[in-house]
Amino acid sequence: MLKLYRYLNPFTAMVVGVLVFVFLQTLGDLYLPALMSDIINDGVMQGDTDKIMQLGGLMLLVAGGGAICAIFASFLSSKTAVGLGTILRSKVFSRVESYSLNEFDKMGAATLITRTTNDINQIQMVTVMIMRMMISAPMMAIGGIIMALRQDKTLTLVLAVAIPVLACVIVLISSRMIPLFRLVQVKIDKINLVLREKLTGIRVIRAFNTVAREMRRFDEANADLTNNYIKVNRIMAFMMPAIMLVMNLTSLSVLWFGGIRISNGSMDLGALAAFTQYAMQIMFSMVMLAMMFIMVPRAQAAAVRINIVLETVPEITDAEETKDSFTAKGYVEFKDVTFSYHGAEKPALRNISFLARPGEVTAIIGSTGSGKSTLINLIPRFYDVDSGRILIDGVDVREMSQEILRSKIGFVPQQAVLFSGSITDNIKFGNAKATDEEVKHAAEVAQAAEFISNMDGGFNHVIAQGGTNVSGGQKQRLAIARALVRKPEVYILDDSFSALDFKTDARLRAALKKETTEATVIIVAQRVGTVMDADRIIVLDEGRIAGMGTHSELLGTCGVYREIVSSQLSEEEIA
Ligand SMILES: Nc1ncnc2c1ncn2[C@@H]1O[C@H](COP(=O)(O)OP(=O)(O)OP(=O)(O)O)[C@@H](O)[C@H]1O
Repeated sequence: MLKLYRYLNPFTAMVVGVLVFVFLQTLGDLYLPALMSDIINDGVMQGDTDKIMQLGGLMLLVAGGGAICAIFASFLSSKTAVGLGTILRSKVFSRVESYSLNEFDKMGAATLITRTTNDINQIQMVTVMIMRMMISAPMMAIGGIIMALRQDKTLTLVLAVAIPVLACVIVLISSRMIPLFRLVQVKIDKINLVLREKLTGIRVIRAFNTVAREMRRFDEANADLTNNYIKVNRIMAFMMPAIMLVMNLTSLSVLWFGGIRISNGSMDLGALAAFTQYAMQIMFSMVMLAMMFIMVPRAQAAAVRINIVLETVPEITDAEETKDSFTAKGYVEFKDVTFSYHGAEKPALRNISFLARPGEVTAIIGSTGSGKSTLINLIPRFYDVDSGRILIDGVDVREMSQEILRSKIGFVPQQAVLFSGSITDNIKFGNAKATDEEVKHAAEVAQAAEFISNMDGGFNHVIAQGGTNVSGGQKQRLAIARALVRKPEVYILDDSFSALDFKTDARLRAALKKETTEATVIIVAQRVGTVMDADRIIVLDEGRIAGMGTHSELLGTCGVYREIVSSQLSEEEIA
C-alpha cells in the first residue's frame, strides 16, 4: 500500500494538517479526565463554585477545541483520500489504455473494473482511517497509560490484566476476519464476471431460454459473496459485545478496587473518576488499533491488485528512438512473418510475405480460423510478430511510434463497435477535426446517408450504449464512415461487409474504390463476391498463404481458392 501512497505527494500539506489536528484533538481528550478530576477534588468536594465554574469553562474550551480539530481533521482527511482515489483511478485507467491486447486477454475486463472501482474505494476508506487513527490510537493508548499511572499506580494493575485479555479477544477475532475480507474481493470479481457475461449476452440468453439457468449461475455467485459477508458479520456481531464485555468488566473492576482504595484513604474520588475515563480511552484506542489491523490487510489485498495493474508493463511499447519520417506513402509489406498467440500450440500465421501498394485493393480470404483477422491485427501492432517484419512505407512497425502508425490506418474491426453519442460523434471518432461536410460525405460513401436521414434528428440521432438501437449492417456502415473520415493511407476492413445485402455491398465497394484511389485497401472477406475484383487476393489456409493473385489467376493455380469459389458461386458465375 505504501507504493500507492507515493501518489499522496500533492496532498502533503493536507496530510500534515490532519496529523496536527488529530494530535491536538488527542491531547485535548487526554487532558479532559484530569480536569474532571480537579473539578471533583477541588470544586465539588470543597463546595467551591468558583473553581467549578472556572474548571468547567476550561473543560468546555478544551472539548470545543477538540471538536473543531476533529472537524478539520475529518474534512482534510476525506479530501486527501478522495484526491488519492481520483489519481489512482486515472493512473489505472491510463495504464490499462496502454495495454496491448495480450495484457487484456490475460487479465479480463471484469477484474479490471473491480480494481478500478471497488479496490480503489477500499484504499480511499482505509486512507481516511489510517490518517485519523495512526496518531490518535497509539497516542491515546500510551498517553492514557501514563495519565492513569499518574492518577493511581496500584489501580493500574487492573489494566495490566484487562489489556492482555482485550488484546487476545481482538487477535482471535481479527485472525478469523482477515482471510474472509481478502476473499470478498475475489468474490466480487466473480460476480462482476458473471454479471458482465449476462448483460452482454442477454439476447442469446433469452433466445435460448436459458434465463433460469443463468439466474442460477448468478444466484450462486451472489450467494457465495453473501455467505462470505454473513460470516464476516457474524464475527463482527460477536466482536462488539465481546469487547464491550471486557470494557464493562474493566470499569466494574476499576470502580470496585478504586472504591476499596478510596475507603481506606489511598485514593481520592477525582482520581477514580479520571482513572475510569483513562481506562476507557485505553480500551477504545485498542479497538481502534484492532479496526486498523482488520481493515489494513483488506486494503493491502486491494493495493496488491491495483499495483499489479500499474506495474504490468505493456508488451507493446514505442522504441526509444522512433523512426517517424517516411519517403513512401501507403505501402504495407509483410516479410516472412510468423506469429503465435501466447500459450497456443502452433503459430496462427506462418511465413507470410506480400506487398500491398497504394491505389490497390488487397483482399484476404480463407476459411474460418485460417488467420485472416490475426494477420490484419498485426498491422496496427495489436500484437507483435514472433519473426519476420511488417513494414509500412519502408519502416518496421516496431520502429515507428504507435501514434504515427495508427494515424496512418483506418481500421474497421470485425465486430463494429459504436459508442454512446450522436451519429456525428461516432463518425468524428475517426477524426475529431472533420467538418460536417466531411462527415456527411463519409456517410454517403459508406452508404449510410439514406438510413441516417430517415432517423429522428438525422446525424444528431443518438446511438444507445453499445449501439443497440441500430442494425448490424447500419453499425458496419457507420464504422466504415468513421474510418473514411480519417482519410488514412491504409484502410483495413475486417469482414466489414458481412452484414450488408449484396446490392449495398457492391454499391459500397464501388463508392469506396472512387474514394480510395490513392490509399492502400486491405479487405478481409468471407464472400467471393466481395473480393473477386481485388487487385490481389491472398488465400489463407491454416495460417499459411495457399495462393496469391487475381481472381482469374487463382482459379487456375490455387485449389483452396477454387474450393471456396465453387462452394459460393454457380458454374455460370465462375465462368
Ligand atoms: N486472442 C487469441 N488468443 C489465442 N488464440 C486466438 C486468439 N484470436 C484468435 N486465435 C486463434 O488463432 C487462429 C486464427 O484466428 P483468426 O481470428 O485470425 O481467424 P479468422 O480467419 O479471422 O477467422 P474468422 O473468419 O472466423 O474471423 C484461430 O485458431 C483462433 O482460435
